[in-house]
Amino acid sequence: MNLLPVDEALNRILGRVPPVAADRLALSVSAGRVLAAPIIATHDQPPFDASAMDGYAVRAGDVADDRWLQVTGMSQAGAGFAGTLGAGEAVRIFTGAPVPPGADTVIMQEEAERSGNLVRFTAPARRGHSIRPRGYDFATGREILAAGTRLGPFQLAAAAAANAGVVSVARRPRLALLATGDELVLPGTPLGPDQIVASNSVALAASLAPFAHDVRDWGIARDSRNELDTVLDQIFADAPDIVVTTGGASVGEHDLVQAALLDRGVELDFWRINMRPGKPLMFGSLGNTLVFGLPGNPVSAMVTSEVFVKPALRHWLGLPQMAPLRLPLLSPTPRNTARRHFMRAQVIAREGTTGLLPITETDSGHTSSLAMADALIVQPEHDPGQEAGTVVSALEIG
Ligand SMILES: Nc1nc2c(c(=O)[nH]1)N[C@H]1C(S)=C(S)[C@@H](COP(=O)(O)OP(=O)(O)OC[C@H]3O[C@@H](n4cnc5c(N)ncnc54)[C@H](O)[C@@H]3O)O[C@H]1N2
Ligand code: MOO
Repeated sequence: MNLLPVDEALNRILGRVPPVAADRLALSVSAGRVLAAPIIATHDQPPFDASAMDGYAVRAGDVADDRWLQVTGMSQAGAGFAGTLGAGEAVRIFTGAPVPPGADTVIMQEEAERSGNLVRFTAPARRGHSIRPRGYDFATGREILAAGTRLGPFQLAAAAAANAGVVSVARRPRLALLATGDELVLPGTPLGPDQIVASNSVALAASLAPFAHDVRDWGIARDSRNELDTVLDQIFADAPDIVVTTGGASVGEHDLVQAALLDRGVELDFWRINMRPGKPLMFGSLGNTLVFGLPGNPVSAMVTSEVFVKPALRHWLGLPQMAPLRLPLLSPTPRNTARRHFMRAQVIAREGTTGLLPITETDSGHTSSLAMADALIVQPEHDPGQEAGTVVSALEIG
């Protein structure tokens, strides 16, 4: 049987992903989005030399041996001192306020003794102390956030500080999910004879939603060409960017998904990968819509989603791919077959060492072991098995 190597499959998929398209969006509604263009500073931050403390702005050279300085004014955040600080003078200053011209140091008020309009200091002045110089955080022209950065809370703060009211972010794809199988019922349904609870779509929706504009769940299609044809026509009429089906990907008489997709005009790029779990994955496209046919087994569906669909979505958004973990095994791995094995594992931090604890369960229908996993050890084709302590690669999942 002709099984495509994992890396080649991934390259082919990424090659089909369109270039990043940009949306202009108010910063206030951009949380979680990925920048399509860098954010470049258009001003210095802070825009002026600013005090880092509540205290007094002085000339360091004036502060000596209990010498009293004349307090000549005040500088507050939003309302700086209008004049220039002269010799023997001090300006009362507050955190964030502009340091007046002529001053070179701020001394905090805990180190000051005030008497009417005079002030003296109990600690020596350290020139430049407690001043954030203009442009200390970033200077005009500096790239603060690169294209491909996801706007989490800290990145939003930096973008806001750079005065970016509107940002250019990657357009997110619209996703459609379809589960297939006569045996499937929705979670929460009392089980009849021979029935199985559908778990793939709820898991895929949660895992892929952060990368998508929306994820539309088209429910469950029975294993009948009529029903599959009807729902696939409806899905394609809705023109999603990406369709993800689960089930019916294998070779049985009831595995009708591929035929139904081909009849709709889907061009099949490949079918069947040299991996476990997940061998029967198919991938193709219909016009601009990418189509992933994931295997029905729940672990196979999630593993192929992590290995192929998520990287495709990252590429779509211009997000860099996740670097694999490189960690020591906490217990040995057994010999592998000719297929690349994505082995469930737990990342465990113990006494200064972080390592990967392989989960021995390999059944591709075994959801409870997948629920324990936070990584997939990437075991190479024909790997003879490795001792505890060997550093191996793993993908973070979830
Ligand atoms: N003769 C062969 N049989 C099979 C092969 C093969 O090469 N030759 N490959 C096996 C492998 S590997 C996999 S993986 C499965 C994939 O089969 P399908 O994609 O056709 O999946 P189904 O047959 O529809 O379902 C398999 C299994 O998963 C359950 N399932 C399906 N959908 C869901 C869902 N949405 N939520 C939860 N569980 C689901 C389904 O009830 C079955 O138990 O084929 C092997 N067979
Ligand atoms: O590839 Mo199947 O997913 O091994 O059970």
